[in-house]
Amino acid sequence: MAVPQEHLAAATARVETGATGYEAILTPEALAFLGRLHRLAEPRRQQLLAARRQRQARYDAGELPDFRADTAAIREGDWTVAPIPAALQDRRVEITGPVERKMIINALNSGAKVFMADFEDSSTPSFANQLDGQINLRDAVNGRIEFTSPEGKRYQVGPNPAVLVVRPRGWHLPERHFSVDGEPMAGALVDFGLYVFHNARTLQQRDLGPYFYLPKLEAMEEAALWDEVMAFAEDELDLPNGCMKATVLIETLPAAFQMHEILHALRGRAAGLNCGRWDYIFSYLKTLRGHRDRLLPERGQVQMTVPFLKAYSELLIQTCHRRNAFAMGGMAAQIPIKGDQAANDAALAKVRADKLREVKAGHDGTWVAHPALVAVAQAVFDEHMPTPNQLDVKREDVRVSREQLLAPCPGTITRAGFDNNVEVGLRYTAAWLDGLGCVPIHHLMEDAATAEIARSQIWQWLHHGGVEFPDHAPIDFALFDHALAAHAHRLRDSDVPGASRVDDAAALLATMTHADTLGDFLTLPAYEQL
Ligand SMILES: CC(=O)SCCNC(=O)CCNC(=O)[C@H](O)C(C)(C)COP(=O)(O)OP(=O)(O)OC[C@H]1O[C@@H](n2cnc3c(N)ncnc32)[C@H](O)[C@@H]1OP(=O)(O)O
Ligand SMILES: O=CC(=O)O
Ligand SMILES: [Mg+2]
Repeated sequence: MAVPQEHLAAATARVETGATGYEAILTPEALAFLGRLHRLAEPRRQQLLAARRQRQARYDAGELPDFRADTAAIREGDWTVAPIPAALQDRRVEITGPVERKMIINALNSGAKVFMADFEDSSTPSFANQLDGQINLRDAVNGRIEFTSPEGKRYQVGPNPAVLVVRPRGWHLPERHFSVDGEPMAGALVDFGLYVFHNARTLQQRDLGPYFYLPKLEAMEEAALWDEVMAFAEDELDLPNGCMKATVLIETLPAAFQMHEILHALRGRAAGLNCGRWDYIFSYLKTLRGHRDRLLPERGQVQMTVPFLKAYSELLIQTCHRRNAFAMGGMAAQIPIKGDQAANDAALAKVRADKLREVKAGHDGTWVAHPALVAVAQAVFDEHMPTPNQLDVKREDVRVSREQLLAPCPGTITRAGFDNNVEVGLRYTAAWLDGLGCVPIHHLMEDAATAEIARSQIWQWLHHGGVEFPDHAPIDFALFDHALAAHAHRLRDSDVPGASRVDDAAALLATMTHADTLGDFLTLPAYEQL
């Protein structure tokens, strides 16, 4: 390990809250473990975040992302990832959802092969959400999770539950309730550390394992830090080396140029890559925020079939299969629509079409947002992928260039598209501030990644100047201010989730939209207001 054991042994995380009831999770031993993780990883994490800022400054100055010259040998070399455990061989349908107690039980019972329990895009990282989530996962791992709703409906896990995979927060988010040496911890390490400390050994004994999805990575060095953290945790918890498995979301534009490198950094534990399409679109917007020639049209037009997204998903499949890792698809935003059969059929048809595209392209599995979509996705994968995965589909035909990954996306910005971005940005932020990290808005799933697209697009259209609707009417700040005020007025006394935080959300959105620079993450300033 990079840091000597005796140095690490002194570190203990302090919990900066008077909350009680979490003693079983926040034990002195668990906090000491978090302290050691922090000292191991924090200096490097800060360097990596600084490297992100430096890269972005170059992109703002006109440079475009590219494949790295210094890692060509990794891309060209013949190597594969370590064998992937039996529990993760068939991942044809993975359900995702926040770490809320009832939803965990529903997800485990959904019939999906895998359940990704999410401390990230679909979760507001309040202290209660994160700690309750840890209790819920501990109870799930130990086979004792149960829940009774206020109406008296009882929930418990049935036979053949989905395999649990946990997504901790990304490297950028602080966790202000935990500090070591007077510094706030990384949210990523708190989520990861508490989960493995309390569950890794039990999972290992059950022939499962501590399995993870790793979000928002931007470079192979960030993957290498995760590898170091996991190796350290395996040593500390007396677990076999490599038993912690990681599937990395390729959901930033810079990471798309380093897919081989990211798998290589984690090659002893990589289980695959995933097309995190929503954050990827957000990252395209953010990385290229200084490039007037690469403005995106309204988000409804940025489908997976547009050239830059098609190129990225095919490169991901080819990369994974060359390295014997799984190439996971992503999330269609449609969810079931109650009380309107025709609209529901149309939504399900869109999900079906999305999954058909994925399985035919060579993906080994996909994500769904809702239990009612498991059977829809499963039917498509069962029909077109009779084997547990399709690692043998190598996609050697795929040739993806730098230009294709960066290709501008033609389309339009309609008044409805503009207004929808304002409404979604506002409603989602309000719900998030109120503790709900995933909400349905106009029958679509909206989470942190989709909301980031909404607010970044507004910023981009306003700040580049000269952007117009199809009828040549200008898109300007007065229009934005008016739309925001109108939605805030309508929503503040409504019954939508987060109505009580609408004014806070509107103020935050106004500040971020008027700021000269597109902010890195909506959730960073929003976290200050939790
Ligand atoms: C960009 C990305 O990162 S994608 C990954 C992150 N996003 C997600 O994980 C999406 C998770 N999905 C959700 O949170 C929800 O499905 C929403 C918010 C989109 C819709 O929620 P709702 O409108 O409340 O759904 P609905 O009322 O139809 O729910 C019906 C039942 O399904 C359950 N349910 C809905 N979604 C899920 C889920 N993802 N996991 C488990 N159970 C679920 C509900 O708890 C409810 O259970 P009940 O009948 O026992 O009370
Ligand atoms: O995390 C998934 C995404 O699409 O973003
Ligand atoms: Mg994401």
